[in-house]
Amino acid sequence: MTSETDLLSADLDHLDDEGGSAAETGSGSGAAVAEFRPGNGRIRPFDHDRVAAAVRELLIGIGEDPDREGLRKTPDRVARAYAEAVEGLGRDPADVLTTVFDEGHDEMVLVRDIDFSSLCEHHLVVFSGKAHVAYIPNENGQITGLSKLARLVDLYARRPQVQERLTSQVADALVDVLQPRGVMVVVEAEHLCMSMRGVRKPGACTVTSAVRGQFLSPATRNEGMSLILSSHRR
Ligand SMILES: Nc1nc2c(ncn2[C@@H]2O[C@H](COP(=O)(O)OP(=O)(O)OP(=O)(O)O)[C@@H](O)[C@H]2O)c(=O)[nH]1
Ligand SMILES: [Zn+2]
Repeated sequence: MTSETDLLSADLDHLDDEGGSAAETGSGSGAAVAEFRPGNGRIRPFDHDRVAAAVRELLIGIGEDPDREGLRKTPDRVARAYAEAVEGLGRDPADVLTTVFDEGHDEMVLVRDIDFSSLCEHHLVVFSGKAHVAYIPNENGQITGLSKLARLVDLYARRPQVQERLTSQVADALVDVLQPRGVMVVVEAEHLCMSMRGVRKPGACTVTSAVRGQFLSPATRNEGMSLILSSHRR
């Protein structure tokens, strides 16, 4: 019997035969784009036509008529929506954490309540909420632009994800790129796969955290956590 894994690898081989190599447009438009390099979660370029074809197939599968007026443009729309939802795939965190200021600052920096939405990799529906990102600058007191922390959250949110991995990827990228003395990331989110279907528990909030370096010390961790929680008391 052919296993699911065999089928998947046959499919990937087939893709390679089709030319899943450099410089695919991924949009079917034929426009010139930068050379595609796999990495950071992306193993091939986004293929708009393939996603649209799959959505058309999905519509047929659920018993709809993909050619009726209201649905005619849906495969294209959904493909564009997915392109946006996974635009963090393949991006390098070092390209986001670009701005570094030599400020000589050696205390905690926290950006809390960073809105994000991501795609649950089990059901491909949205999970969304807020991320809180704190770090203690490196020995040189270097700080980064505040917006870069929010950009980093988006980079890892915009792909098929699980919340735990999103949380630790943000923390580890900060460690790798900025070499701070400590990092703490807390993510709170509602998963649509738990509210609109399945167990149907709207409002259930999942909280995950990742701590690195000096935040492993209970006192520093508590200080970070109380600064994050203070936003809920306003
Ligand atoms: N740990 C973790 N689990 C998640 C996340 N997003 C979704 N899940 C869970 O992934 C699990 C998938 O479980 P399965 O039993 O394979 O799928 P299912 O039959 O659709 O499960 P139900 O959601 O319980 O109906 C579910 O329990 C989801 O709640 C996440 O970010 N982290
Ligand atoms: Zn899910």
